[in-house]
Amino acid sequence: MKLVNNTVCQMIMGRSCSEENGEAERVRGLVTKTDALTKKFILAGILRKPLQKIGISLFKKELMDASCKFNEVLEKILVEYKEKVEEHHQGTDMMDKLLEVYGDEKAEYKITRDHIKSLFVDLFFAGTDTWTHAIQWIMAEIINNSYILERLREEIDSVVGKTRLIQETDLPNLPCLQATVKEGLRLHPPVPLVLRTFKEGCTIGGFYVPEKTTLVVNGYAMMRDPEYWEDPQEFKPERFLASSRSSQNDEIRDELLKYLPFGNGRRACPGANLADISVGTAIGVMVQCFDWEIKGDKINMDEAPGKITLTMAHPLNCTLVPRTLIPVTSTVQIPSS
Ligand code: HEM
Repeated sequence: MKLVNNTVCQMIMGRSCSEENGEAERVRGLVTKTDALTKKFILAGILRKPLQKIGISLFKKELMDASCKFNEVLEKILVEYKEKVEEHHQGTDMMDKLLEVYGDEKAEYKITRDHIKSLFVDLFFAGTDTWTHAIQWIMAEIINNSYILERLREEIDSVVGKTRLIQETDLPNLPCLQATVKEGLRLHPPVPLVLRTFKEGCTIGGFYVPEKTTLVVNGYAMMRDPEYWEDPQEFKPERFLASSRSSQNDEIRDELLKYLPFGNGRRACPGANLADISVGTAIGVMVQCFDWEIKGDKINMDEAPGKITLTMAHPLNCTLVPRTLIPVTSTVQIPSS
């Protein structure tokens, strides 16, 4: 959670959330709270009309409370950012750009302070829990399947070596790692359900769906459907390796329809590429640098009931043992030529 939160903060405002004054803890707490509230919010959306009729307003107080707390934290961040703006290298992060447009009287599209804060809440929320849980699930699968851990190590050691850390730019040369992340997201999609509301009535598969219907697409079930996936309940990264495919083009087309961890269409996740790269790099570094010891033989892969984000019922607990004696450096080696 800390890694992910700091990465998102760095991208948004060019710095990590401060650990010293409790800011980071507050932001992380609010993300978790918002996740819990979202479930209620969806339920409220479904039940709103009948309950409104009898005068019950669901969760309004809780929502307003979370919203006010987010507002407080973000307002403080905005004020501090503006005060320190001279120290920043101008124009490098999202906050610089947004504040520039906010202060521009002649801007074609006027944005308000609330727009900036809402966008940040969106990004904190959409990009924190998803990414955090994805890393946990995938690491748990790797630890439970020692042959995969070995295979990843071999690949990383031969492509990256043992004297420097994996970089994002190594990922295209690490097909097993990429396939492992992909398989992890298939079996444990952090966002298992996606919603759509019909703007107008239409007929699908012989059924008439009226305007304003809310459709819940169960991506989790689709990605475990035995009609589309061989051994759907098994963790088998090799299914995504090109060499194990018979007719690659058909497979790729089919995959677009049945592989949905990031949703699909116009409202699909805009952070999908970022998530793929960041999750891949984080998993790669963890496999490269540590052995992972657990109590017992296997990690319990049960899912926690009733969560919006797919969460492990028993959070991953393990001991990290540094793997290599050669000091690993994060410096990118630049060829002398
Ligand atoms: C492993 C990580 C992630 C997963 C599995 C994931 C998954 C999803 C899914 C399934 C949706 C709904 C798509 C649909 O309705 O078709 C979504 C929406 C969204 N995601 Fe992600 N996401 C991840 C990471 C991120 C990151 C890192 C960001 C940005 C920092 C992000 C930003 C968003 C936003 C803004 C939306 C709403 C898009 C819209 O409504 O138009 N996500 N994500």
